[in-house]
Amino acid sequence: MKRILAPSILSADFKVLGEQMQLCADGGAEYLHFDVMDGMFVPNISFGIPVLECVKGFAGMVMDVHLMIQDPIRYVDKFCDAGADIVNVHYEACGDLQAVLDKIHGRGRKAGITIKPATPVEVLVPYLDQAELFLIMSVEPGLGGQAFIPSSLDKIRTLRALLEKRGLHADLEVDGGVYHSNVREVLDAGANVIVSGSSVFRGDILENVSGFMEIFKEYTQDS
Ligand SMILES: O=C(CO)[C@@H](O)[C@H](O)COP(=O)(O)O
Repeated sequence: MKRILAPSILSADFKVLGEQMQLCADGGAEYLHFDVMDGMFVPNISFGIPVLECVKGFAGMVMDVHLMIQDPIRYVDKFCDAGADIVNVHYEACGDLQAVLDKIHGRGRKAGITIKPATPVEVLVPYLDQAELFLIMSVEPGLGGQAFIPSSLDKIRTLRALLEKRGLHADLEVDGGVYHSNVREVLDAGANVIVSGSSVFRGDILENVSGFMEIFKEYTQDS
């Protein structure tokens, strides 16, 4: 199972966004995590379609779009047109989740289902074979720089076990409060895609990304 770093540009300095994304790519990050907030599903407002149009395809990175918006089906087409490779929608934000997944797949994109810290992983059971990626929020969505919620580890373990039981190899992504100091616990629990904002963009970006890559190498021997 490949381990992938997805730097969240929510924590980037937008004055020098291109330079910072290049450092992420140079260090070995393969995904770019793009946090969209609508001020309704989460209290904050971040950025959206025009920014994605600018950064899409940057350095060959996969655009991993996390829609923290209510009724995301309204915007699936627009984010696909703007350059999303993966469209993550919140379980809690969708009226008809299956319809949203079908719409994303109909556009030839990978679908991700995201759950908030208070949402049990069991809600994902009917959809285990319907998404290419599952995103477990390990902080309350809406803000970078929060502390990792320890109970997320059990959710990761449970979800990975549910997937394995069915012979499924979906990506399991974790987002929020993940640092070099605790990423091994998150990987050991079964995650393989790590979103990181603060621990990439605070300080020396190249060194921070390379530090994650060194840790990921410890996991290259297993499945
Ligand atoms: O989606 C979110 C917050 O809503 C995350 O992507 C955070 O931005 C991750 O930031 P850190 O916890 O790594 O600072």
